[in-house]
Amino acid sequence: MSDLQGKDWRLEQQRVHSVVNVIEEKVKKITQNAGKVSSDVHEIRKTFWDDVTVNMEEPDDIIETAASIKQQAEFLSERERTHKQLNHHLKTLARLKNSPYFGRIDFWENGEKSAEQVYLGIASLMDELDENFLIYDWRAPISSLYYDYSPGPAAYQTLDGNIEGEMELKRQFIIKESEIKGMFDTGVTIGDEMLQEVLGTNASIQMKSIVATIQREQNQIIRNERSKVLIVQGVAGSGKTSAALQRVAYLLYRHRDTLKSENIMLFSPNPLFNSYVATVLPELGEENMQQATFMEYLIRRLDREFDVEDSFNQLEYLLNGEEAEEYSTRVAGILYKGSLDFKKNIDQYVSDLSRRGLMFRDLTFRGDMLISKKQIHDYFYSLETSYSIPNRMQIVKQWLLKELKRAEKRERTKGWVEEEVQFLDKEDYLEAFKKMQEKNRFTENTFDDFEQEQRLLTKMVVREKFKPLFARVKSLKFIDIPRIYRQLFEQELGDAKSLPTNWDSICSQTLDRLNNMEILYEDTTSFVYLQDLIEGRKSNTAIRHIFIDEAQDYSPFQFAFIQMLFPYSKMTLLGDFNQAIFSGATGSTTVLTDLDIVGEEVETFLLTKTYRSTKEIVEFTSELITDGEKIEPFNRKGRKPVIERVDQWKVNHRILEKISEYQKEGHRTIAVICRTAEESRLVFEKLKNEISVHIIEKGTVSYEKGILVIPSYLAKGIEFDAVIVYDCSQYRRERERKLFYTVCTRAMHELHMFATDDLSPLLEAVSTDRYALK
Ligand SMILES: Nc1ncnc2c1ncn2[C@@H]1O[C@H](COP(=O)(O)OP(=O)(O)OP(=O)(O)O)[C@@H](O)[C@H]1O
Repeated sequence: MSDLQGKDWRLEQQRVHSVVNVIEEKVKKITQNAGKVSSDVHEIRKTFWDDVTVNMEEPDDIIETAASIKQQAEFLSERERTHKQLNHHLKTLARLKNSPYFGRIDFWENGEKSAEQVYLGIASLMDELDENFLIYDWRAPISSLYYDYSPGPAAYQTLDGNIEGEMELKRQFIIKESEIKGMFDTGVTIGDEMLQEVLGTNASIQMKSIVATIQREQNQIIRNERSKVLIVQGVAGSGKTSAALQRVAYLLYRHRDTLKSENIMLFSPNPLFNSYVATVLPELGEENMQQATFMEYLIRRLDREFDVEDSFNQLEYLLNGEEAEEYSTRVAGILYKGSLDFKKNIDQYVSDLSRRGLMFRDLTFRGDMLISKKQIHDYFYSLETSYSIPNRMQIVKQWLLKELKRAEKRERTKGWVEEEVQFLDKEDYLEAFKKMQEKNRFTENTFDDFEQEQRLLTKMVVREKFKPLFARVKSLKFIDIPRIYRQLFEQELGDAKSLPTNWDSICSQTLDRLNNMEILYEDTTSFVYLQDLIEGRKSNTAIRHIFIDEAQDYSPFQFAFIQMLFPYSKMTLLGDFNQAIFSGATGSTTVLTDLDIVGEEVETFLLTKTYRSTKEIVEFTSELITDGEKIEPFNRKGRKPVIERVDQWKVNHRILEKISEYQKEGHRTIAVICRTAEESRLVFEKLKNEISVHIIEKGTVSYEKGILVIPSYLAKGIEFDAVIVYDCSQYRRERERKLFYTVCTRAMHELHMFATDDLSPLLEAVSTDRYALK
C-alpha cells in the first residue's frame, strides 16, 4: 500500500498543479488564436463582397464571378470551422482544468525498460512540446487496462495486436478545482472506496457520467465492436443506461472520422428521460445523439385524421381495466398484434394485395370528380404484376400527376377562376408582375400586355387551388391505407392457425375503433408497417447505430419493424425483463424474452450487480421477483424499506410528514410515486396547497430538484433519493408485479410505502425481515 496521505499525495498534487499549468498555457495560446480567427471571420463577413469580382456581362464572367464567390465562401467556412474547433478545445480544457484525470495505472509492457505512468481523463492532453501524453483519453486502447484489470498481468488490444505486460499500480483520484480530494490505490477492479463516494451522493435530476468508475462488465459492453446486435439484460440499477451513454461516447471517439452524433439514435422510454440523460455526453465533450420515443416516431408517421392512443394510455387502460370480456379481448389483441405471427399474416396479406384488394381515394376538385378511386384501382391493376406494389404506386403517382396537370389546364376556362382573379390582392398582382418580368427579360414583350397578365393570373389562381391535390398525390395519399388496414380485420387471414381463439372479437373490437377514427396503440406499429410495405419506404441509411433503452417494452413485431427501418444500423438493446411493465400487464413476449428472433451476430451480456439502491432496498426488491437472488447489491448501507399501514383519510397527511423528515435528512429529490396518472393528479391537488411540489405528466420534458408526484410508468429509467409509494396495497394482481418492482427500484437511499388496505399478495414471497412494518 502506498503512502496515500503523505509523500505520494504531495507528489500527485504537484503533478496535478503542473498539468494544470500546462492546461493554462494552452488555454492562453488557443484563446489568442481563437481571437485572431474570430476577427478573421468578422472581417471576411464584413468585406465579403469587396474581395469578390462581380461581373455578369458575359457567360464567362458569370462563371468567374460564381467561382470567386465560392472561393470566398470556402475561405469563410474554413475559418468558421476552425473557430468552432478551437472553442470546443477550450471547453474541453476548461473541464480538464477542474478535474484533469481520475485514474492512473503504471504499466510495464513486456520488453520495455520501465513502466509507463498512464493518467486517464475525459480527454487526452499532450505536454508543451506535443511529445508525451500527460493525460490519456479514457477511450484510448491503453485505457481499457484501467477498467479491465487489477494490478498483476494485464493486456490490451491495439490495431497492431495484443500488448501484454504487468500492471504495477492502479490509483484513483477525486480531483475538484485542481485539488485532490480523494486518492485510492485499488486491488480489485475499480475500487469500492471510489464507488462508495460516488454512490453515496444525492440523486441528481440529470444522469451523471460514470467514466471514472466503469466496471469491468460494463466496459465489455461499452467497447464491444464485434456484434451487429448487442443485447444487455441488466437488473434494475445495473448501469444499462449509463453504459449505453458511455458507449455512444466511445463509438464517437473510435470512429470519429466516419461517425457523427447525428448517425446515432436512441429510442428512449419517455420524453422526460431525454432531458434526464441530456448532460452526460456534453460532460464528456461529445454532442448528444438523436433521441425520440418510439411512439413519437410512430405518431409522426400516422394519418392525422386518427385519434391515436399512446403507449401510456394503453397502460392506463390495462391498469384500470377489470377482467371483463372486453378487457380480455383487448389483452389477447395486444398479445397477437405484437407477435411475429401477425407480421407474417400482414406480409401474406400484402402479397395478396399485389393481385387484388387495394383501395384508393377519389381525387375531387370543388366537388367534381377528377379521377375516381375505381379508375385509380383499374390503372394500378393494369400494371405489370411483376413490379412490386411500391414501384407500381410510383407509376400510378406519375400518371396521376399528369392527369392532374391536364385537369388543372381544363379548369382555367371555368367561370369561378375569372371571378377569383378579380378579387386578388395587390400582392398577387405584384407577384404576377415579377414573374412576367422574369419571363420577358430576354424577349421584346412588355408588361402592359393585359392579356398575358390575365393568363398568368388565371394560371396562378388555379395552381394555388390545385396545390393541395398535387401534394396529396405526391405523398401517395390517394391510397386508402386506413381502409386497407381495416380490411385486414374483415377477411380470412392466410395463417389462421396462429390466430388467437377470440380473433373474431378482436377483429370487431379493432374495427369499432377504426370506424370511429381511433387507433389503439397495439395497432400503430402494424398500421405503419403495412403502410410502408405498400408505399415503399426508403430505409434510413444515415443512422448507423441504434440504441433501444428499456428494450423489454418492445414487442418482437416492433423490433422487427425497427430493424427494417434501419437495416444498416448496428443495435444496442438494453433492458430488464423484470421491468417489462407493458408486457407484464398482458403476459406477452418481448424482445428480451424471445431472443432468437434477432438471428446471428448477436451477443448478449448480463449485468447482475446493481449500484443504485442501498443494500437493504435491493434485498427487499429482489424478493419481489423470481430469480431475484441472483441480483448482487453494492455494499452501501441504509435503512430497511418501510411499509406503513395508514387509514385512507390520513395518507396525505403522513406523506407530508414523511417528506419533511426526508428533507431534514438532506434528501433533495423525493418522489411520491402513484399507480396511475389520475391518482397522481389527485395526490398533487392535495399536496400542492401545503408544500412546493411538481407533477410529472406524460408530456413533461424536464423536472427540477424537489418533490415530485409521478405516475409509476413515467418513473422508468429515473432515480430519486427517496421514494414514497403512495399506496402499495393497490398493486395486487400478478400482472402488476413488474410495475411494483420498477417503482420500488427507483429509490437510491430511502423507500417508504404506504398501505391503505391489506398488504398486497405480491409481498407474500418477501421475507418479513426485509422490511419494517409500521
Ligand atoms: N460503474 C458505475 N459507477 C458509478 N455509478 C454507477 C455505475 N454504474 C451504474 N451507476 C449508477 O447507478 C445508477 C443506475 O444506473 P442506470 O440508471 O444506468 O441503471 P439502469 O440499469 O439503466 O437502471 P434501470 O433499468 O433500473 O432504469 C445511476 O445512478 C448510475 O450513475
